[in-house]
Amino acid sequence: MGKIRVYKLAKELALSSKELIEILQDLDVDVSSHMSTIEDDTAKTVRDMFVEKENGSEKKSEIVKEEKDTDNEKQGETGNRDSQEKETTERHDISLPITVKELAESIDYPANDMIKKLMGLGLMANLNHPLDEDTLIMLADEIGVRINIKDTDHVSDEQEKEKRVGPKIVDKAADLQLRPPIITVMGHVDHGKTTLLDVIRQSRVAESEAGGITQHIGAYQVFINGKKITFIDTPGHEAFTAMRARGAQVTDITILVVAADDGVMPQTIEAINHAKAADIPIIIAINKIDKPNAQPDRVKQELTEHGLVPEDWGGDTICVPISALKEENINELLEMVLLVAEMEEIKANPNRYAEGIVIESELDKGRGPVATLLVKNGTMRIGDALLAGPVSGRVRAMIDDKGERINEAPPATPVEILGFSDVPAAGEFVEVLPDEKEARAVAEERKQALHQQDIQNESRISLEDLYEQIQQGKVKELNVIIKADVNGSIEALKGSLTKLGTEEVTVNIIHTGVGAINETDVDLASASNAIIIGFNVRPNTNARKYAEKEKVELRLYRVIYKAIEEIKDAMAGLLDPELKEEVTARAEVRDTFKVPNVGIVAGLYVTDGVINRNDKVRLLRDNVVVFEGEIASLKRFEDDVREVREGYECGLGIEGYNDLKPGDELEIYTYREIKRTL
Ligand SMILES: Nc1nc2c(ncn2[C@@H]2O[C@H](COP(=O)(O)OP(=O)(O)OP(=O)(O)O)[C@@H](O)[C@H]2O)c(=O)[nH]1
Repeated sequence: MGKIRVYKLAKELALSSKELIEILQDLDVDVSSHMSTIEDDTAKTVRDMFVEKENGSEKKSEIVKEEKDTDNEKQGETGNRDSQEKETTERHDISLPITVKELAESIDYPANDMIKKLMGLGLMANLNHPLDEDTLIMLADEIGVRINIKDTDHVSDEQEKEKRVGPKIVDKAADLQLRPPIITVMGHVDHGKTTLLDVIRQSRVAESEAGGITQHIGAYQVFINGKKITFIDTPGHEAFTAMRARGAQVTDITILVVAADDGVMPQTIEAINHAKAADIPIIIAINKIDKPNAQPDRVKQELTEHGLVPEDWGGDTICVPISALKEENINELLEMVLLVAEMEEIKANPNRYAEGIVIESELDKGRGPVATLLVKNGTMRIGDALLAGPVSGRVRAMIDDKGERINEAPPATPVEILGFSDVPAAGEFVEVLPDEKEARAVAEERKQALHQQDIQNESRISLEDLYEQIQQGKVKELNVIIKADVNGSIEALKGSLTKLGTEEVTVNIIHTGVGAINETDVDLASASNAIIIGFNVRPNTNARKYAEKEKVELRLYRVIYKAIEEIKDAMAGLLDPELKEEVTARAEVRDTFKVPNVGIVAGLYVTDGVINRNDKVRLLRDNVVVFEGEIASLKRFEDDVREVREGYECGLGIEGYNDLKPGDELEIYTYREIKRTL
């Protein structure tokens, strides 16, 4: 007798896993998460119930609820409002995301009572508190209404396919062949994602005949027992969330790394939620088991609390204890990946036009637009006509993860493609069309539609008009990305900013990270209409330009309270609008000189803009701000000058600062007055 995973059956019945779990639990089937397996017999029972009920144009979940309601009545009148509420029969369609206020309006229930119910469930929420799926289900149950959750965040293959314009090919079962699974590695900061990915990549390099050189193209394939596995080479949530923000789903299985000495942490939970929302199987790698304070059992216990019950505890979640550092048990982990892949029957039809997803893209100076794709179905060939959102092209060359040119890329192959007319966005769905002219025409149409949307949609969030946008009801939440030089500052900022939420607007920290603000941050901000806060870090030049283009607001601070004040003021409409910083030039420190009575002077090369003697200067080392102050002297050769332009060398001293080093970077800036437009 076979078994089937909950999420697979859910997909088949067009339900969310959560809905199906509810139904199964009502049938006394022991299931805890989307990963749980159920017997074929049980699956058949559920299928039958559905068929029956769909004929009667109702869903099973409703019947179950009705049975529950009847039970309620049988148990006698409770005489209070709850029992009346249970009699409601209307079913409400709820689209996520939704706030308390929006839910109250859409089901016509007093918002205050709803807040009380939430308190009863242990959640202190205000009107603008966003409700997640779990809470919604509990709340609906508590209030006694029937809801149908449509998770707009949930991306199914179907949605991906809706974007397709090429011939609708239905693959026959006979045409489908197993393809390598595509894996992402997720987990909390420092739990060992990078180390694990490195170890796996290196083992591949060692095994490969060419040896030594791997080309970084964003993904790579490894051979285990003669079978291939494709890894997406970006650890963490970035790849995953940026793609999901664009509506793409590329991963088949996710490896969740949990450090045995640290246990389940916030980003572990986030990763679990992502994987659940995307209905992707999770394999747990309990890492760092070499450490003396490793407690793998504690990790298992904590996972259980989040619905992932390990196999050796009678559940369905595969847990592999590993040490990425000591390279222990890595093969076992990879074998488990293959096992799950086999169970999942991940298949594709290699004999059809290819389709895939862009996982990385850039404009290369010499080669033009370059994109790394993962082919999900079909085989990509040289000369194929491509369409990726508003970008078209023709495959001129393909390069694999070993840096070799190839002519064909079968399913699950990561491949770098030259030949796009422009840079396609990461996460974009790519399809091969029979005709290049058609690809060009569709791309052009889409480009124009996007342009129109841009014109209508100028309301990118910014602190300057945040207050007006709140007043006009256009903004209910302020999405924020925090980048900082150290983790401590992130935690401090995160805590204080979240507390700033008011009745009208909540503050959502959607992403944080240590290091310079990069293009991925801007991408994520743009996809989720967020502002980016940099604390003691700066954007690199590309990120700054990209942010300007995408109209994403970057706010850069050196003092925590200043960041908090400014956002608080912006929310209250009190933001002092007079002065806004403007970067006027960037320069590299090529050398330093000791000048008697003056101190250390930097020999500079101006890489961008114009340095003005009256501007201010900021010293950056690896994009981290080391010092800010005034320009003490600006000289060309022996002469004092008022300004120095891009492409020239000069000498510059910083007032009261001597610790300059070759390789440092100077950012020259000034404050400009901004008139507020009301
Ligand atoms: N003892 C031990 N240390 C490990 C192991 N795996 C990783 N580490 C160490 O843990 C630290 C963090 O590892 P990373 O691989 O950078 O972790 P990460 O999850 O990629 O971290 P972020 O990129 O910051 O999210 C490093 O100092 C690693 O050397 C392990 O199996 N055992």
